[in-house]
Amino acid sequence: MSNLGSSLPDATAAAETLRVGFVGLGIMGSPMAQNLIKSGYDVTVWNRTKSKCDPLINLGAKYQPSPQEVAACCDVTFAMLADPESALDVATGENGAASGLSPGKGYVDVSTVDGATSKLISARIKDTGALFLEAPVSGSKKPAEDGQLIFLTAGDKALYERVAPLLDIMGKSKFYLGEVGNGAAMKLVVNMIMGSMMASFSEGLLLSEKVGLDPSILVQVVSQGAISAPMYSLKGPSMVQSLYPTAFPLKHQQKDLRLALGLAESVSQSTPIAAAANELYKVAKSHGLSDQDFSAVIESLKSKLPHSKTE
Ligand SMILES: NC(=O)C1=CN([C@@H]2O[C@H](COP(=O)(O)OP(=O)(O)OC[C@H]3O[C@@H](n4cnc5c(N)ncnc54)[C@H](OP(=O)(O)O)[C@@H]3O)[C@@H](O)[C@H]2O)C=CC1
Ligand SMILES: O=CC(=O)O
Repeated sequence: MSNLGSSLPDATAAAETLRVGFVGLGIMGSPMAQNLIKSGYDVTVWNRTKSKCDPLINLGAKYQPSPQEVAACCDVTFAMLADPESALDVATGENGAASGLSPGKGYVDVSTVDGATSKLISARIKDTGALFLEAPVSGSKKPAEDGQLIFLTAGDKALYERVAPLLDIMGKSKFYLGEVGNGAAMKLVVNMIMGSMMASFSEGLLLSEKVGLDPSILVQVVSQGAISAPMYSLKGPSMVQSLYPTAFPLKHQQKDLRLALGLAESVSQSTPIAAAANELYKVAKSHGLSDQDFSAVIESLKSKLPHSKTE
């Protein structure tokens, strides 16, 4: 059996011998784990809602009933959880991954969390003698399916090098940013920009319609100019139809804005645009749009909002 202390000559050899754990099989975790299985890795999965493991088990994955047992039987375990609370609990709580880790193993947290949470997880993992890498991803459901994510990593460089072949299967690029916290910070800055861009785009779509323009034409105009972004071309057409098929849940975008505002406050950086955008996502959440795509933030700018719902 291999472990992280052994040398792995190339990606093919690694696929044959490295035992990979994957905990957290939501919108992102499922396709990421699927790509590893399809590449020949020996993958063991766990998810709080067990039924989400079934499609991966059908593809050849093994199953263990807790993060602890996944970590105990794997060389490296990836975690893709919703938020700081769940990432911390799955890593360090009762039957959490840390209880199954030991020297020679590695834990890679690809969830989007704040730096303080990532450092807490890192400290607990390192106490076991295992290595830790934070590696949040930029890119959504489709890039996850297509193996086109961007990894923003920080932590143990040796683990980064060991898992590089796996990151290359799940992603198109990877950045190593040094100390734990830097990957989390980079991800939060990127998603702060994204959340504000989507809020601004929403205002533009609604204003164009109100002054008698066709918002679909606005999407085309924007897509051809200097402010063109794949996000606008991808989501604009469905936003015009008030459709928000979920790729990136709105509740996670609001979480990221909240965490980014905390990061900004910690260094006294003024971020009024992000603060205003955050309020819009909060309104959208309070109207029951948490599980819709984050482009549903446009609804919070409409005069007739969906019925309020306590979340
Ligand atoms: N979707 C996207 O486009 C992107 C998302 N991200 C980030 O990746 C992470 C995951 O996102 P995504 O896959 O979309 O989210 P989902 O909401 O689809 O999945 C969340 C996962 O976390 C698990 N989970 C939630 N709470 C707990 C808990 N208390 N204990 C154990 N497990 C828990 C869920 O389990 P269960 O199935 O039981 O609910 C599920 O596996 C988030 O941090 C998000 O911000 C990053 C880039 C893109
Ligand atoms: O975190 C979301 C993304 O699209 O990246």
